[in-house]
Amino acid sequence: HSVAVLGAPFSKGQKKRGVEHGPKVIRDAGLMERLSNFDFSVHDFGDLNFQHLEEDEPYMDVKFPRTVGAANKKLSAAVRNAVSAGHTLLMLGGDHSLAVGSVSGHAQHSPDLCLIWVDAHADINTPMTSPSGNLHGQPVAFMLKELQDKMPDIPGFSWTKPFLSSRDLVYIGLRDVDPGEYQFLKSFGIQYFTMRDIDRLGIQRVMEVTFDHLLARKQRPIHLSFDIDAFDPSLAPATGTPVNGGLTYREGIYIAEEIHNTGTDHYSYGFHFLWSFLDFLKVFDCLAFESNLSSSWCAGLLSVMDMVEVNPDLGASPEAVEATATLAVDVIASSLGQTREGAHTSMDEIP
Ligand SMILES: N[C@@H](CCCCC(O)O)C(=O)O
Ligand SMILES: [Mn+2]
Ligand SMILES: [Mn+2]
Ligand SMILES: [Mn+2]
Repeated sequence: HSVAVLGAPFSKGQKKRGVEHGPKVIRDAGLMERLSNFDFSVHDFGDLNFQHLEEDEPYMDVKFPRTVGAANKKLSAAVRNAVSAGHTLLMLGGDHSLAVGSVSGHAQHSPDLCLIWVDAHADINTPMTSPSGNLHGQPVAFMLKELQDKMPDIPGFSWTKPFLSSRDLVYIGLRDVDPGEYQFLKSFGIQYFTMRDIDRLGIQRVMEVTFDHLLARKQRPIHLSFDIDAFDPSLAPATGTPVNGGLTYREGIYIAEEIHNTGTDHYSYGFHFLWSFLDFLKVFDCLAFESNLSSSWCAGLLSVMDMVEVNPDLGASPEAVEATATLAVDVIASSLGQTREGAHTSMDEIP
């Protein structure tokens, strides 16, 4: 199994310069070194380079539509190719408008994918409902089949085609949802967990309900789109749209660990008997059996992960930037199998 890393240094989905340097600061925080600790191979595809289109007048009040559309079209091809080559793909943003290309490219290879969106925001505005005109607040609207009669033909996005049903999407971490977005969440019956829901249910229950909702009928590839602003701004200050009352470090890491555990772990989604039988086998110390099982699913069902909105120009100090970038690396590592309990090694490797 292998992991491919692709940088997308892009910022035109919003107005604050600096987020185009996200890939660099995440790498500078030791990403490749941390990934080298795993037993899967790692391929660094470097950074995409995006051309800035000179003529790019706003469409309604949507900023840089042709530049954002072209960047995402290029990204979608790169993501589709990486997934088709058998890699688990890690896309480093860049602002969240990049999810249009990332999820579309993934869906071209895996139409049955499900999408877990970890974010303070729903990012589901249409050009008509957007309060800012920023496309990083609109990516989900390009994906949902149910929203297509509400989406105009934005210049630069004629290549896009909706591919996602509302039932295949779950939000975690919401705490700043616009009126139009709220209307869409409710009318399409989208499953979401706000920070209030996390306070009430606890993150373990949130993940159980998320996986039952998405995986009970059948196992399928997961696309995790992680906006660093899902975390509390005290942990992730270097980002463009911070909102108080975000995820704790432990909640964010738990989300990542549980996403890694999909496909092999005790998740019910209808297979209680099988998981209890596997537990029974472990009693007889069939570690060989367990390690074979888990190593073949090194990233669980995770197939593509976006890590977006790290903006080094917005940290109040170098330490604030470093803390934000390191947090991003920690979430990535946990999504790919790093555990808090320690990792298997063979006794004969210990002198
Ligand atoms: N909902 C706001 C803020 C969006 C924040 C985007 C981020 O989550 O990627 C807007 O649409 O402008
Ligand atoms: Mn700059
Ligand atoms: Mn976002
Ligand atoms: Mn956000």
